[in-house]
This record gives sequence, C-alpha cells and structure tokens, in this order.
Amino acid sequence: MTPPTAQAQDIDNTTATAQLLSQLGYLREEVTAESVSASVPSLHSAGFDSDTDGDGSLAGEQETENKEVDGQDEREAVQVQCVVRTRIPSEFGNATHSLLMYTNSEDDKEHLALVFGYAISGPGAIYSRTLEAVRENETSRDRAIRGATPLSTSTVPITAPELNFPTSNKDTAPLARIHSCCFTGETLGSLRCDCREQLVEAMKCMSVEGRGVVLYLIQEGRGIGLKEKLRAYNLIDQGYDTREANIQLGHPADARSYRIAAAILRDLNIPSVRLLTNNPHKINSMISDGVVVSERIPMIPASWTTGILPGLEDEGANAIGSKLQDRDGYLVAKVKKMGHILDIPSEILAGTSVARF
Ligand SMILES: Nc1nc2c(ncn2[C@@H]2O[C@H](COP(=O)(O)OP(=O)(O)OP(=O)(O)O)[C@@H](O)[C@H]2O)c(=O)[nH]1
Repeated sequence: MTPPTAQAQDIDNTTATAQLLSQLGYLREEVTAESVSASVPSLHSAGFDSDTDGDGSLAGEQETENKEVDGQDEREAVQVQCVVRTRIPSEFGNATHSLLMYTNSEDDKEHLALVFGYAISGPGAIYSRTLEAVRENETSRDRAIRGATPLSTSTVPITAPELNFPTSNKDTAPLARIHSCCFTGETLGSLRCDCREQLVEAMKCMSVEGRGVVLYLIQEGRGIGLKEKLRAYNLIDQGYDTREANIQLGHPADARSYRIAAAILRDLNIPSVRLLTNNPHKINSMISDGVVVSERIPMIPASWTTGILPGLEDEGANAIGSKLQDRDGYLVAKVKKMGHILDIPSEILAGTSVARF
C-alpha cells in the first residue's frame, strides 16, 4: 500500500479533529470580520514580516476595557527567549509533546509553549529560533541541558527553517490555544470557571489531530494575580459578576495582553493558526501582531451539548446543573459583559441567578 502523502495525512488529521470537535459540541468557524467584531481591522493575511498597524481594538465596551492592552502597538516589539525545552510524555495521545519555557522583555513571568506532535529535530520539526541559536562559549552539555539540538548534527539550524504553513490554506495551520493559567480551576478542580475543561479539550483536540500548540500564559485571574482573583470571588459571592468584581477592586475587567503569545509563535516560526477560543480580543491581538488566524474554533462546554460533565459522568443532570451554577453564571457574564462569542442555551439563561449577570 502506498503511504499517505503529507497532505493526505493533514486532511485525515483535520477530519479526525473535526469529528472529535463535533462530538464534543465544538463547531469550526471561519474567522470573518463579522464573527469577531464589526470594528476588527481587516483580516489580512499578514505574515510576520508584514508591517501591521491595525490597532486590533474591539467595539464598544470591550474597546475601553482593553485600551491599555491594545495601545501597546506603540511600544517596542516584545522579545522572547526560549530558555529550555523538554519532552513531556502525557496522557493525551501518543504524539511527541514538548514543553518550552520562555523569558521575555515585557514581564518577569515564565510563559510556556506546549508543542504537540512535532518532531524535536529533523524535517518538519518545530524549532525555537532562540533556543537553537548558538550561545557564546557554550558546550555540548549546555545545549543538551537546555534541550537544544546538538551542534555535532550538521543540520542544526541556527535560525529555524521555514515550515510548510502556507497562509492561504487554513487546513495546514496548526491548532493553537492561548491559555491563561488558572490555579483554582486547573489544579484544584474549581467549578467556578471553565478553565480546566478548556485546557483539557484543547490538548485532546491537538492529540487527535497530531499537532498543535498551547501557549500557556502565566496570567492568573485574567492578569490580576491569584490573591486578587480570590478577593474577586468573594465579591462574586455577594452578587457582582466577574467583570464588576475586578472593577470594584480597582483592576481593569481584563488586564491581559497576548503580545507574548504572538512573539512565541514567531519564535517557533508559526505564522498561521486555527485558534481555539471564544474571546474576540485574543483574535484581535493575534491579527494586530501579524499572526494569521485562519479559523476560530469555539470552546463550548461539553456539559452544554452532552449534559455530561467530564470527570463526573455518573452524576445525574440535576446534580451537574447545581454544581455548574457558578461556572455557567461566569460564562453568561463573559458573553454579556465581556463580548465573548458563545451561544448560551436558553435553559441556562433562565436558570442562572439574575444577580450573577
Ligand atoms: N479576575 C478573575 N479571573 C478569573 C475568574 N475566573 C477565571 N479567571 C481567570 O480567567 C482566565 C481565563 O479567562 P477566560 O475569560 O475564562 O477565558 P479566556 O481565556 O479569556 O477566553 P477563551 O479563549 O474563550 O477561554 C484565567 O487566568 C483564570 O484564572 C474570575 O472570576 N475573576
């Protein structure tokens, strides 16, 4: 039997992802100006070398909320440096996963990229330009410890080779998730938010497709930090929604920037992505930083489409419904107050306490 061509393999993988996404209730969506926001700058096919000066701003309220973030176009480009890369065997599929840690010129956080399915070296591999660059006086051992390819292999690219992601073909752009960390959701299993479910589903999709990138940003509490997020939770318990709670505490509704995510994609030579998100601001940010978002893949909670909460499959719908009241109220607030793109089932709208949105 003739082995499948790389292109045929891509199509197979993409079909498999589409099937998984539809089983999970996710729908793929072309990114159009309308699907993001009426005021989004044109969805040009900007490559990394393009001079993009769209401000990436959102309409109305969201625009005001994110002003300081969007205003960063005026500032110098963010510089990132990959300081270590290592292999991570995981429960998600058999594909090779590697974790890359970055430092950057904008903050002192150690942001991460989890790369699914790409070889670490050789043809088709994803290379971090900054990890691979040869450093002064470094030894082979230094390179091995930080996870760079050995200098002895003559094919080592000092700058990453061009990868085959033609910007005109959305099916060849990898899945990507820009994920803000959430200690309470991801580590403690808190059901106040959907953060853990989103991370797990994104990793599952990437495993099924055989490739993808999670940009894991250290932006706890939408950038206000864990202590402030926990204080905000107490305000939410008193009837404020997630946006108002931030503002009551003197913070922006959303204090995040995604410029580091774009800089990491650039370092990995990934010019074009299919983005798993409901947040139009992430799409705007990528576009204004020159990343092509060829498709948006909505993140719809599995329980909304299947009535089942992953991990609690044995519990009845009523038990799940009451467990998810906080999370559903949070999602409604994100849609109604923060411009997230997500169809809320009518029974959730009817069943969620008015005080929460
Ligand atoms: N301040 C605050 N942060 C929260 C709250 N709940 C979750 N978070 C944080 O919100 C971040 C996740 O943001 P979301 O708005 O849920 O989702 P998103 O990442 O903007 O958008 P998607 O790509 O659609 O998931 C994480 O950093 C969480 O720690 C909350 O009630 N208040």
